[in-house]
Amino acid sequence: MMKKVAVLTSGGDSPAMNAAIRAIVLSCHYHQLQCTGFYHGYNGLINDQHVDMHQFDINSALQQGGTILKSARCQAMLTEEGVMQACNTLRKHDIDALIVIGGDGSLKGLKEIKQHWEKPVIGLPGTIDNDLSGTDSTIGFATAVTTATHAIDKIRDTANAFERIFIVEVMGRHSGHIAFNVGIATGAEAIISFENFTPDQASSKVAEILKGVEKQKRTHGSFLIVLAENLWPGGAHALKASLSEQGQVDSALCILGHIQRGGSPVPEDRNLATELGIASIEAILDGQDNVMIGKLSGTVVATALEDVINTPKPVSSHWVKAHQRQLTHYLK
Ligand SMILES: Nc1ncnc2c1ncn2[C@@H]1O[C@H](COP(=O)(O)OP(=O)(O)OP(=O)(O)O)[C@@H](O)[C@H]1O
Ligand SMILES: O=P(O)(O)OC[C@H]1O[C@](O)(CO)[C@@H](O)[C@@H]1O
Repeated sequence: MMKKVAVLTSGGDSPAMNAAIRAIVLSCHYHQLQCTGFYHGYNGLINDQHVDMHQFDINSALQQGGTILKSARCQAMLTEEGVMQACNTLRKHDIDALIVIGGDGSLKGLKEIKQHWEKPVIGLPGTIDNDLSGTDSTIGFATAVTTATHAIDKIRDTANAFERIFIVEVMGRHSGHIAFNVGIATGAEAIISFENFTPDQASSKVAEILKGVEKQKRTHGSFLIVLAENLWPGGAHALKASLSEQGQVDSALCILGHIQRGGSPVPEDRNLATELGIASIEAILDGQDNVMIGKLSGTVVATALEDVINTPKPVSSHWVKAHQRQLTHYLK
Protein backbone atom coordinates (compact mmCIF):
# COMPACT_ATOMS: atom_id res chain seq x y z
CA MET A 1 0.00 0.00 0.00
CA MET A 2 1.17 3.50 -0.89
CA LYS A 3 2.15 5.42 2.25
CA LYS A 4 5.16 7.65 1.77
CA VAL A 5 5.94 10.01 -1.11
CA ALA A 6 9.28 11.81 -1.44
CA VAL A 7 9.89 15.03 -3.37
CA LEU A 8 12.99 17.02 -4.31
CA THR A 9 13.86 19.98 -6.56
CA SER A 10 16.95 19.71 -8.76
CA GLY A 11 18.98 21.70 -11.31
CA GLY A 12 18.46 25.44 -11.68
CA ASP A 13 15.71 26.63 -9.36
CA SER A 14 12.69 27.97 -11.20
CA PRO A 15 9.90 30.27 -10.03
CA ALA A 16 6.85 28.25 -8.89
CA MET A 17 8.80 25.17 -7.83
CA ASN A 18 7.35 26.06 -4.42
CA ALA A 19 3.83 26.09 -5.85
CA ALA A 20 4.41 22.55 -7.13
CA ILE A 21 5.76 21.45 -3.74
CA ARG A 22 2.72 22.98 -2.04
CA ALA A 23 0.30 21.15 -4.34
CA ILE A 24 2.12 17.86 -3.70
CA VAL A 25 1.99 18.35 0.08
CA LEU A 26 -1.71 19.28 0.03
CA SER A 27 -2.54 16.33 -2.24
CA CYS A 28 -0.61 13.96 0.00
CA HIS A 29 -2.57 15.26 2.97
CA TYR A 30 -5.84 14.80 1.08
CA HIS A 31 -4.95 11.20 0.19
CA GLN A 32 -3.52 10.51 3.66
CA LEU A 33 0.01 10.03 2.38
CA GLN A 34 3.12 11.12 4.24
CA CYS A 35 5.34 13.56 2.31
CA THR A 36 9.10 13.69 2.82
CA GLY A 37 11.23 16.39 1.21
CA PHE A 38 14.90 15.88 0.35
CA TYR A 39 17.12 18.98 0.35
CA HIS A 40 19.61 20.29 -2.21
CA GLY A 41 18.56 18.26 -5.24
CA TYR A 42 20.04 14.79 -5.47
CA ASN A 43 22.62 15.71 -2.79
CA GLY A 44 19.82 15.36 -0.23
CA LEU A 45 19.20 11.78 -1.31
CA ILE A 46 22.87 10.88 -1.37
CA ASN A 47 23.62 12.51 2.01
CA ASP A 48 20.24 11.75 3.56
CA GLN A 49 19.12 15.31 4.33
CA HIS A 50 15.36 15.19 4.64
CA VAL A 51 12.42 16.94 6.24
CA ASP A 52 8.81 16.10 7.05
CA MET A 53 6.93 18.48 4.76
CA HIS A 54 4.35 19.28 7.42
CA GLN A 55 6.98 21.46 9.03
CA PHE A 56 6.72 24.03 6.24
CA ASP A 57 4.33 26.92 5.97
CA ILE A 58 3.42 25.88 2.46
CA ASN A 59 0.74 28.50 1.92
CA SER A 60 3.12 31.44 1.86
CA ALA A 61 5.44 29.34 -0.33
CA LEU A 62 2.99 29.76 -3.19
CA GLN A 63 4.15 33.28 -3.95
CA GLN A 64 7.86 32.77 -3.21
CA GLY A 65 10.45 32.20 -5.92
CA GLY A 66 13.33 29.78 -5.40
CA THR A 67 12.59 26.52 -3.63
CA ILE A 68 12.04 25.81 0.05
CA LEU A 69 13.74 22.43 -0.50
CA LYS A 70 16.81 24.18 -1.99
CA SER A 71 18.28 23.02 -5.26
CA ALA A 72 21.68 21.99 -6.55
CA ARG A 73 23.58 20.39 -9.36
CA CYS A 74 24.99 17.14 -7.98
CA GLN A 75 28.13 15.65 -9.51
CA ALA A 76 27.85 12.44 -7.52
CA MET A 77 24.66 11.48 -9.39
CA LEU A 78 26.76 11.09 -12.52
CA THR A 79 28.41 8.02 -10.94
CA GLU A 80 26.80 4.63 -10.39
CA GLU A 81 27.91 4.76 -6.77
CA GLY A 82 26.01 8.03 -6.25
CA VAL A 83 22.84 6.64 -7.83
CA MET A 84 23.06 3.49 -5.66
CA GLN A 85 23.51 5.66 -2.56
CA ALA A 86 20.42 7.69 -3.50
CA CYS A 87 18.42 4.47 -3.90
CA ASN A 88 19.66 3.19 -0.53
CA THR A 89 18.35 6.34 1.16
CA LEU A 90 14.94 5.85 -0.46
CA ARG A 91 14.88 2.25 0.85
CA LYS A 92 16.08 3.30 4.30
CA HIS A 93 13.07 5.63 4.66
CA ASP A 94 10.56 3.17 3.13
CA ILE A 95 9.69 5.68 0.42
CA ASP A 96 6.96 4.35 -1.90
CA ALA A 97 7.29 6.89 -4.73
CA LEU A 98 9.66 9.70 -5.73
CA ILE A 99 8.76 12.98 -7.46
CA VAL A 100 11.57 15.10 -8.93
CA ILE A 101 10.93 18.67 -10.08
CA GLY A 102 13.64 19.85 -12.47
CA GLY A 103 14.95 20.13 -16.01
CA ASP A 104 16.18 17.54 -18.50
CA GLY A 105 19.32 16.73 -16.50
CA SER A 106 17.25 16.11 -13.37
CA LEU A 107 14.94 13.81 -15.33
CA LYS A 108 17.97 11.88 -16.60
CA GLY A 109 18.98 11.43 -12.96
CA LEU A 110 15.48 10.17 -12.15
CA LYS A 111 15.69 7.65 -14.99
CA GLU A 112 18.98 6.39 -13.52
CA ILE A 113 17.29 5.94 -10.14
CA LYS A 114 14.55 3.95 -11.85
CA GLN A 115 17.20 1.48 -13.10
CA HIS A 116 18.07 0.56 -9.50
CA TRP A 117 14.92 1.25 -7.49
CA GLU A 118 11.74 -0.75 -7.88
CA LYS A 119 9.17 1.92 -6.84
CA PRO A 120 7.37 4.55 -9.02
CA VAL A 121 9.20 7.67 -10.14
CA ILE A 122 7.48 10.78 -11.53
CA GLY A 123 9.08 13.88 -13.03
CA LEU A 124 7.66 17.40 -13.12
CA PRO A 125 9.04 19.93 -15.64
CA GLY A 126 10.74 22.62 -13.55
CA THR A 127 13.10 24.87 -15.50
CA ILE A 128 12.98 28.40 -16.88
CA ASP A 129 14.44 27.18 -20.19
CA ASN A 130 11.23 25.50 -21.47
CA ASP A 131 13.42 22.94 -23.23
CA LEU A 132 11.39 19.86 -22.22
CA SER A 133 9.08 18.03 -24.59
CA GLY A 134 5.88 16.55 -23.15
CA THR A 135 4.66 19.94 -21.98
CA ASP A 136 3.89 23.18 -23.78
CA SER A 137 5.38 25.20 -20.95
CA THR A 138 7.68 24.31 -18.08
CA ILE A 139 7.11 25.53 -14.53
CA GLY A 140 8.91 28.88 -14.25
CA PHE A 141 9.18 29.72 -17.95
CA ALA A 142 6.28 32.22 -17.99
CA THR A 143 7.76 34.08 -15.01
CA ALA A 144 11.23 34.23 -16.58
CA VAL A 145 9.75 35.59 -19.82
CA THR A 146 7.69 38.15 -17.88
CA THR A 147 10.68 39.28 -15.81
CA ALA A 148 12.93 39.64 -18.84
CA THR A 149 10.20 41.42 -20.81
CA HIS A 150 9.65 43.98 -18.03
CA ALA A 151 13.42 44.50 -17.71
CA ILE A 152 13.82 45.07 -21.44
CA ASP A 153 10.82 47.43 -21.53
CA LYS A 154 12.69 49.56 -19.02
CA ILE A 155 15.89 49.36 -21.03
CA ARG A 156 13.92 50.41 -24.10
CA ASP A 157 12.95 53.67 -22.38
CA THR A 158 16.60 54.65 -22.02
CA ALA A 159 17.42 53.27 -25.46
CA ASN A 160 14.70 55.48 -26.96
CA ALA A 161 15.63 58.53 -24.90
CA PHE A 162 19.31 58.28 -25.89
CA GLU A 163 18.71 56.76 -29.37
CA ARG A 164 21.03 54.01 -28.34
CA ILE A 165 21.85 50.47 -29.34
CA PHE A 166 21.44 47.88 -26.61
CA ILE A 167 22.52 44.25 -26.51
CA VAL A 168 20.55 42.30 -23.89
CA GLU A 169 21.70 38.76 -23.15
CA VAL A 170 19.04 36.35 -21.88
CA MET A 171 19.29 32.85 -20.39
CA GLY A 172 18.15 29.56 -21.88
CA ARG A 173 21.32 27.47 -21.75
CA HIS A 174 21.22 26.00 -25.30
CA SER A 175 17.67 26.74 -26.35
CA GLY A 176 16.03 29.93 -27.59
CA HIS A 177 12.57 29.72 -26.00
CA ILE A 178 13.31 32.65 -23.69
CA ALA A 179 15.16 34.62 -26.39
CA PHE A 180 12.33 34.35 -28.93
CA ASN A 181 9.43 34.85 -26.53
CA VAL A 182 11.10 37.86 -24.94
CA GLY A 183 12.45 39.24 -28.22
CA ILE A 184 9.04 39.13 -29.89
CA ALA A 185 7.28 40.52 -26.80
CA THR A 186 9.62 43.51 -26.67
CA GLY A 187 9.74 44.10 -30.43
CA ALA A 188 13.50 43.57 -30.48
CA GLU A 189 14.96 44.71 -33.79
CA ALA A 190 17.29 41.69 -33.73
CA ILE A 191 16.99 38.32 -31.99
CA ILE A 192 20.14 36.23 -32.14
CA SER A 193 19.45 32.70 -31.00
CA PHE A 194 20.28 29.06 -31.68
CA GLU A 195 17.38 28.74 -34.12
CA ASN A 196 18.44 31.52 -36.50
CA PHE A 197 22.19 31.85 -36.06
CA THR A 198 25.33 29.74 -36.12
CA PRO A 199 28.72 31.05 -34.95
CA ASP A 200 30.16 30.96 -38.51
CA GLN A 201 27.59 33.65 -39.43
CA ALA A 202 29.02 36.14 -36.93
CA SER A 203 30.54 38.47 -39.48
CA SER A 204 27.43 38.65 -41.73
CA LYS A 205 25.20 39.11 -38.66
CA VAL A 206 27.32 42.09 -37.56
CA ALA A 207 26.97 43.56 -41.08
CA GLU A 208 23.18 43.07 -40.91
CA ILE A 209 22.97 44.74 -37.52
CA LEU A 210 25.11 47.65 -38.73
CA LYS A 211 22.64 48.13 -41.59
CA GLY A 212 19.84 48.26 -39.04
CA VAL A 213 21.79 50.74 -36.94
CA GLU A 214 22.14 53.01 -40.00
CA LYS A 215 18.37 53.06 -40.26
CA GLN A 216 18.12 53.66 -36.55
CA LYS A 217 20.21 56.84 -36.98
CA ARG A 218 17.85 58.10 -39.70
CA THR A 219 14.71 57.38 -37.71
CA HIS A 220 16.09 58.62 -34.39
CA GLY A 221 15.00 55.38 -32.78
CA SER A 222 16.61 52.76 -30.62
CA PHE A 223 17.97 49.39 -31.73
CA LEU A 224 17.54 46.46 -29.41
CA ILE A 225 19.36 43.15 -29.82
CA VAL A 226 18.20 40.18 -27.74
CA LEU A 227 21.04 37.66 -27.63
CA ALA A 228 20.77 34.08 -26.32
CA GLU A 229 23.54 33.15 -23.89
CA ASN A 230 26.25 30.60 -24.79
CA LEU A 231 26.01 31.40 -28.49
CA TRP A 232 28.01 34.35 -29.81
CA PRO A 233 31.66 33.41 -30.39
CA GLY A 234 33.57 35.04 -27.51
CA GLY A 235 30.33 36.01 -25.75
CA ALA A 236 28.19 39.15 -25.67
CA HIS A 237 31.22 41.37 -25.03
CA ALA A 238 32.72 40.15 -28.31
CA LEU A 239 29.55 41.18 -30.18
CA LYS A 240 29.77 44.64 -28.62
CA ALA A 241 33.47 44.84 -29.62
CA SER A 242 32.69 43.75 -33.22
CA LEU A 243 30.03 46.44 -33.59
CA SER A 244 32.56 48.95 -32.39
CA GLU A 245 35.43 47.70 -34.59
CA GLN A 246 33.53 46.99 -37.81
CA GLY A 247 31.07 49.89 -37.65
CA GLN A 248 32.43 52.38 -35.08
CA VAL A 249 29.12 51.84 -33.33
CA ASP A 250 28.84 52.27 -29.60
CA SER A 251 26.40 49.93 -27.87
CA ALA A 252 25.38 49.25 -24.28
CA LEU A 253 25.43 45.70 -22.97
CA CYS A 254 23.15 44.29 -20.31
CA ILE A 255 23.41 40.66 -19.22
CA LEU A 256 20.13 39.89 -17.45
CA GLY A 257 21.47 36.69 -15.86
CA HIS A 258 19.90 35.23 -12.74
CA ILE A 259 17.35 38.02 -12.37
CA GLN A 260 15.34 35.84 -14.79
CA ARG A 261 15.27 32.88 -12.38
CA GLY A 262 14.03 34.67 -9.29
CA GLY A 263 11.02 36.58 -8.08
CA SER A 264 7.42 35.86 -7.32
CA PRO A 265 5.92 33.54 -9.95
CA VAL A 266 3.26 34.88 -12.31
CA PRO A 267 -0.25 33.35 -11.90
CA GLU A 268 0.20 31.24 -15.05
CA ASP A 269 3.18 29.46 -13.46
CA ARG A 270 1.54 29.10 -10.04
CA ASN A 271 -1.50 27.50 -11.65
CA LEU A 272 0.50 25.21 -13.93
CA ALA A 273 2.63 24.09 -10.97
CA THR A 274 -0.46 23.48 -8.86
CA GLU A 275 -2.21 21.49 -11.56
CA LEU A 276 0.87 19.35 -12.30
CA GLY A 277 1.65 18.88 -8.60
CA ILE A 278 -1.84 17.52 -7.94
CA ALA A 279 -1.65 15.38 -11.10
CA SER A 280 1.68 13.87 -9.99
CA ILE A 281 0.09 12.39 -6.86
CA GLU A 282 -2.91 11.17 -8.85
CA ALA A 283 -0.53 9.58 -11.36
CA ILE A 284 1.22 7.69 -8.57
CA LEU A 285 -2.10 6.48 -7.17
CA ASP A 286 -3.19 5.43 -10.69
CA GLY A 287 -0.11 3.23 -10.93
CA GLN A 288 1.88 5.40 -13.35
CA ASP A 289 5.64 5.11 -13.29
CA ASN A 290 8.72 6.39 -15.12
CA VAL A 291 6.85 9.36 -16.64
CA MET A 292 6.89 13.14 -16.60
CA ILE A 293 3.58 14.90 -16.02
CA GLY A 294 3.10 17.91 -18.30
CA LYS A 295 0.35 19.86 -20.02
CA LEU A 296 -0.19 19.80 -23.78
CA SER A 297 -2.94 21.84 -25.48
CA GLY A 298 -4.80 22.28 -22.20
CA THR A 299 -4.68 18.62 -21.16
CA VAL A 300 -2.54 17.09 -18.41
CA VAL A 301 -0.55 14.24 -19.96
CA ALA A 302 2.03 11.68 -18.84
CA THR A 303 4.99 11.13 -21.17
CA ALA A 304 7.62 8.41 -20.70
CA LEU A 305 10.80 9.91 -19.20
CA GLU A 306 12.74 8.22 -21.99
CA ASP A 307 10.75 10.15 -24.62
CA VAL A 308 10.98 13.46 -22.76
CA ILE A 309 14.75 13.12 -22.49
CA ASN A 310 15.30 12.03 -26.08
CA THR A 311 12.88 14.35 -27.89
CA PRO A 312 14.08 17.90 -28.48
CA LYS A 313 11.57 20.74 -28.15
CA PRO A 314 12.38 23.29 -30.83
CA VAL A 315 11.24 26.88 -30.73
CA SER A 316 8.17 27.25 -32.98
CA SER A 317 9.22 27.97 -36.55
CA HIS A 318 6.39 30.56 -36.61
CA TRP A 319 8.29 32.61 -34.02
CA VAL A 320 11.47 32.44 -36.08
CA LYS A 321 9.61 33.46 -39.25
CA ALA A 322 7.71 36.23 -37.45
CA HIS A 323 10.98 37.73 -36.29
CA GLN A 324 12.63 37.37 -39.69
CA ARG A 325 9.73 39.26 -41.31
CA GLN A 326 9.95 42.02 -38.73
CA LEU A 327 13.71 42.34 -39.26
CA THR A 328 13.39 42.32 -43.06
CA HIS A 329 10.73 45.04 -42.81
CA TYR A 330 12.97 47.07 -40.50
CA LEU A 331 15.98 46.81 -42.80
CA LYS A 332 14.07 47.98 -45.89
N1 LIG B 1 22.97 11.73 -17.14
C1 LIG B 1 22.67 11.94 -15.85
N2 LIG B 1 22.66 10.89 -14.98
C2 LIG B 1 22.37 11.07 -13.68
N3 LIG B 1 22.10 12.27 -13.12
C3 LIG B 1 22.10 13.34 -13.92
C4 LIG B 1 22.39 13.23 -15.33
N4 LIG B 1 22.33 14.47 -15.85
C5 LIG B 1 22.02 15.30 -14.83
N5 LIG B 1 21.88 14.63 -13.68
C6 LIG B 1 21.59 15.17 -12.35
O1 LIG B 1 20.64 16.21 -12.45
C7 LIG B 1 21.21 17.44 -11.94
C8 LIG B 1 20.62 18.60 -12.65
O2 LIG B 1 20.92 18.54 -14.03
P1 LIG B 1 21.24 19.88 -14.84
O3 LIG B 1 22.35 20.61 -14.17
O4 LIG B 1 21.43 19.49 -16.27
O5 LIG B 1 19.96 20.79 -14.64
P2 LIG B 1 18.49 20.57 -15.19
O6 LIG B 1 17.78 19.56 -14.38
O7 LIG B 1 18.56 20.34 -16.67
O8 LIG B 1 17.81 21.95 -14.83
P3 LIG B 1 17.96 23.38 -15.55
O9 LIG B 1 17.32 23.24 -16.90
O10 LIG B 1 17.21 24.28 -14.68
O11 LIG B 1 19.41 23.69 -15.61
C9 LIG B 1 22.70 17.23 -12.14
O12 LIG B 1 23.48 18.05 -11.33
C10 LIG B 1 22.85 15.78 -11.75
O13 LIG B 1 22.81 15.63 -10.35
O1 LIG C 1 22.90 29.10 -12.11
P1 LIG C 1 23.84 28.29 -12.93
O2 LIG C 1 24.18 26.99 -12.29
O3 LIG C 1 25.01 29.08 -13.37
O4 LIG C 1 23.08 27.87 -14.27
C1 LIG C 1 22.72 28.76 -15.26
C2 LIG C 1 21.85 28.01 -16.23
O5 LIG C 1 20.69 27.58 -15.56
C3 LIG C 1 19.54 28.04 -16.24
O6 LIG C 1 19.15 29.24 -15.61
C4 LIG C 1 18.45 27.03 -16.15
O7 LIG C 1 18.84 25.88 -16.83
C5 LIG C 1 20.02 28.30 -17.67
O8 LIG C 1 19.17 29.16 -18.38
C6 LIG C 1 21.40 28.84 -17.41
O9 LIG C 1 22.25 28.62 -18.52
